Amino acid sequence: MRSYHAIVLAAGQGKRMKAGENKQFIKIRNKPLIIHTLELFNRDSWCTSISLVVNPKEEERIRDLINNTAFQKNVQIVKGGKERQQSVFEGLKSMEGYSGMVFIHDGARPFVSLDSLHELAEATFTHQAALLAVPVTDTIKQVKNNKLLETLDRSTLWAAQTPQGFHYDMIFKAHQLADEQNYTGTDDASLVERTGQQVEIVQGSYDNIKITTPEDLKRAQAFIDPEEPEEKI
Ligand SMILES: Nc1ccn([C@@H]2O[C@H](COP(=O)(O)OP(=O)(O)OP(=O)(O)O)[C@@H](O)[C@H]2O)c(=O)n1
Ligand SMILES: C[C@](O)(CO)[C@H](O)COP(=O)(O)O
Repeated sequence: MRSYHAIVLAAGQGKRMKAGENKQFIKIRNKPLIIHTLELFNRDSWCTSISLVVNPKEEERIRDLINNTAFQKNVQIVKGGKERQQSVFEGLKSMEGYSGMVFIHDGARPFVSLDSLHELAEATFTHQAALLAVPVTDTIKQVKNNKLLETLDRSTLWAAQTPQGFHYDMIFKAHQLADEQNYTGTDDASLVERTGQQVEIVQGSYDNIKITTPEDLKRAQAFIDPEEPEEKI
């Protein structure tokens, strides 16, 4: 067993969801999205504890939700920042003194499997830094100012997912450096990559979607509710 601490991010606004509120509160089969995600880690015996990073304005609402759900694990609430990267850094800072494995996960990804969590934990234990990702299936065009520049070699392209797992000291230092240098990346592994450290890729599942748009929400309903018919495409 490879134990880890999970940082779950929920401090975004969900602008692309256009729901008029943070998408984390949207109910999928009568349960808020963020509760579905927290339940994954609550169920995993390899996960020792959880930090939930929230928007300070939503702290009370989230606390109420947590108090109304029977979690066996301690869920520590941490106040997030304006951007995702700042929210992660706040989560890491709140754990100062910890020295083990930490998983960083989007609250908006409620479908990561137990197998993927454990494969990631094994890889993180061995390599100090690892992420779930899947090979891209579309043909990817590079475009600038609406002008097509080139078609990229798909065989070298993978789509990054979360969780991403790290030894605490390594990811804390990578975030500290990015913060000092005003560098913003779109995931946490990229902050480690720029320090010259190798990050191991673990093939995840195409089901581990990030719920970003209303269309993703429809897919999520279909995943969770077996009685709901699949959408015809
Ligand atoms: N300041 C922020 C921004 C994002 N997140 C979290 O990071 C995850 C991935 O971000 P994304 O899917 O982009 O969520 P939002 O930022 O909420 O969405 P949008 O960009 O559409 O506003 C989400 O679980 C989100 O809550 C966060 O904790 N703090
Ligand atoms: C971290 C991430 O989920 C990996 O795919 C993604 O980069 C988050 O990006 P977003 O801009 O916050 O949606």
